Amino acid sequence: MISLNIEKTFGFISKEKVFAYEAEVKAAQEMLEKGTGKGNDFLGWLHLPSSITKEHLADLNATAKVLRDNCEVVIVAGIGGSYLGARAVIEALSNSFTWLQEKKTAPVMIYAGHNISEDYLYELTEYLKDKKFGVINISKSGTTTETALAFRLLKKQCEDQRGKETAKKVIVAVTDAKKGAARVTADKEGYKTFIIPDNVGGRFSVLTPVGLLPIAVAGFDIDKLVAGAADMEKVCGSDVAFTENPAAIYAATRNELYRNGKKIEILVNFCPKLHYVSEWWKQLYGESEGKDNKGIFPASVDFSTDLHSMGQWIQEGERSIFETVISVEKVNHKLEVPSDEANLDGLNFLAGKRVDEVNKMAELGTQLAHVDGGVPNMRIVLPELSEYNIGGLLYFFEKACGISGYLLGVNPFNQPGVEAYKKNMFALLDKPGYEEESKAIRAKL
Ligand SMILES: O=P(O)(O)OC[C@H]1O[C@](O)(CO)[C@@H](O)[C@@H]1O
Repeated sequence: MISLNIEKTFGFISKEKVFAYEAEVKAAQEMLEKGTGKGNDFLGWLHLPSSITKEHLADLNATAKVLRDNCEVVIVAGIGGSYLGARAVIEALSNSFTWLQEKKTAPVMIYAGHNISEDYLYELTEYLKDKKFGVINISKSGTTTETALAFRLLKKQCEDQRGKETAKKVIVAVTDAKKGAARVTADKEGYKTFIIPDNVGGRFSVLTPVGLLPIAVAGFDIDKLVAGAADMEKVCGSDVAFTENPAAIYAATRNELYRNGKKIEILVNFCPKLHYVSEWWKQLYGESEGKDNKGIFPASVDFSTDLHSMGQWIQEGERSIFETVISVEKVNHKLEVPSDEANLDGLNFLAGKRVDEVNKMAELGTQLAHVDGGVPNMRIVLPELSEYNIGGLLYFFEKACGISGYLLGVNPFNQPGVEAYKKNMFALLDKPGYEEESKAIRAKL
């Protein structure tokens, strides 16, 4: 189970002020529970973990087995909430060099449909030429250009290489129950499909088949992931006292920091496997809160790597930032620093120490330095990287995001701003139906 520590924000904001959010947080929680707030048609994530059935998990695991048995490589085609959650969990739990290992225990997982790079897609299709590959096509709207374009290429290649019949077996769609081109194609081709519930938005969908299917294909235990999230649902429940509720405290603290001029939150890890957890978190908070000309800007760094690049800015740049560190208490492997007689590198003071001890001292030293430098610091401690703990972490962030968005006074469940670039792109590409926009945009060039 994760824990949250906000002690190192108290030099910048007061404990009393944070605790004074109790009533506001309670009201926000009630809006979520009763569905009386903005965006109340997108609350399906709120009690999702505890409502996932054994049968649903068995169906997902069975489909995952079909892909595992029939594919050396599986492409997860999706963008934003339709890919980041799966990638976050898979990378957090995988061996760092999994794709280079000779003996594979699961298909190599590759991501596509999250960019429009011709080189990326060319190189991917080249790599796949002699591979038995399958595709999980994930899109809630079923019409997202990046994903649809990648899927068009992958579908054709899969059918050409493996034949229509096998392609039908190794292509799975995760999409809306009725609407969208991905649904139409899946029904016409007879693919196995999973539904993304109407009331779960993309960035809150990691615990639907959007995340669960790829995670199961990659060989991870989705039952444990869901169990961790379900336990966290209880820990962050609206019946839990404010002072005991980590989602409530996190939401209150970050809002109090924001109201005191801390406009940027940097999510920090000291473990490179968590890079994509940060990417997932950035979408969750960025799309939920960045609107009506307000919202904390969610940023992220991987330490100690980025201490050698962004560390300078964080230590001495504009004091408009705060950090939230995800700290992993126990690593999965043991490696000691060897002693060296010549000691030419001067590192014998570390001989016999675990590498993780060095990392932990870097973490502690960084916290103290950054707090001294004027950066408030929160810490989320994960006992270790496991399905259970990651499931809990994801739900904790979701719950806190719902509360935090309501504290900020925005609708945390829409994303109208993402349409602006799409409209311009379609106008520039002369998409049918965009004739007026095409004329207007050309006049601006
Ligand atoms: O699942 P879809 O509909 O393809 O959308 C993918 C992503 O694109 C967005 O709609 C933004 O355009 C995100 O909110 C969403 O997670």
